[in-house]
Amino acid sequence: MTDNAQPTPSLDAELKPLRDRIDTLDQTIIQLLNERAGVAMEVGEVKKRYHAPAFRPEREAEVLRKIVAGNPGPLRGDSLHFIYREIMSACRALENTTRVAFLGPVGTFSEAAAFAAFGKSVEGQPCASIDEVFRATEAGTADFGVVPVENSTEGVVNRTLDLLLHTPLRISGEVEIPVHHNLMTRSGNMDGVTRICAHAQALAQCATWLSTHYPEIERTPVASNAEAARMARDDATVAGVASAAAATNFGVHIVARNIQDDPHNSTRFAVIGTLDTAPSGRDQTSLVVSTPNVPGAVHKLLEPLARNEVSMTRFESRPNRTRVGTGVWTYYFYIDIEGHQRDPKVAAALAELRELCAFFKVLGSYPLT
Ligand SMILES: O=C(O)C(=O)C[C@]1(C(=O)O)C=C[C@@H](O)C=C1
Repeated sequence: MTDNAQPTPSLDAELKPLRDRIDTLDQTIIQLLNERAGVAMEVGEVKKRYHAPAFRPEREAEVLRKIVAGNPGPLRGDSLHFIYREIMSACRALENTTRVAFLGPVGTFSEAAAFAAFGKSVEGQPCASIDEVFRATEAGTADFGVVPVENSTEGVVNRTLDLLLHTPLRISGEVEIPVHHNLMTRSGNMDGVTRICAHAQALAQCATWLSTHYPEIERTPVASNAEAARMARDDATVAGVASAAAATNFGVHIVARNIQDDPHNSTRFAVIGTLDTAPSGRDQTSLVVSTPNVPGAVHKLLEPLARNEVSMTRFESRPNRTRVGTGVWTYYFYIDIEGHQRDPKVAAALAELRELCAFFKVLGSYPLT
């Protein structure tokens, strides 16, 4: 301990009254938090009588927006957002247990996304694949699933888009999380390392950094980044690329932080479930359509949106692997539009669009984050 860090009598004397004030405020905060929890439990009782679900994404979005808009500071808005996500998660847990399936094992970005969407007071269910997340949620062994949709560097997650096509589930919400990759080993240095392991997507997202810093070390794709962290723990010749949470989980040391080539690398996840999310005031609707393969068909798709003043925020095409009917390549279009399907203009645009499409499915309306 340095001399500077030694507590001095005058430091203690000055801190004492301030810390006493913090202790008193904490008692008040605890009292108010418990009062809030009591009201949430009453809300829960009312919902049970109406067989309504505990999780209400539109209400949580509304609470978070109000908290951030009414924040006088000095606390940062994103700090309050984080704190209130957990407060609502804890209150919701008193109403009912929410079981959330995600692509495991623990320590993956999918787990981080599940916590970002629901807070930590949930029962997490790590699954071996995206298919299993859909299955668990469809079978009702999980109340909701969290699945990756799109990475800012790597593009869409094809398996999720394919499964969304035919699932009876809806998209009830979405969450985007920054994806920061770290290089980790058992020793905390790269001595004796002969292999760098990670999920193929993570290796691709760090390709330039790895080629610059460790061009001679072989790269091996493995099932998940968390698996790579586990391998690094068990084998001194392996370095893993994974999240900081995975390094902590498996007790390995970070050699280099934030090694992804794009500093703003992020992944968007969908919350899937049986819930039809109500309007929150700022919403988005996701749909998937296919059109007959004739000239001008895609252009025609956009007309009902323009006519009803509905903005399109995403347009993604995927080959239709079943080639229904015609035998020629056709495409599915995954479209995101602004607004909720219950908004009159959105409802009118969707009704017109439905008439033009060989296949038409609204995946869900949910709050913009
Ligand atoms: O308003 C509700 O419906 C509640 O159950 C309360 C509450 C909250 O803590 O504010 C908790 C869970 C819901 O997902 C939404 C909000």
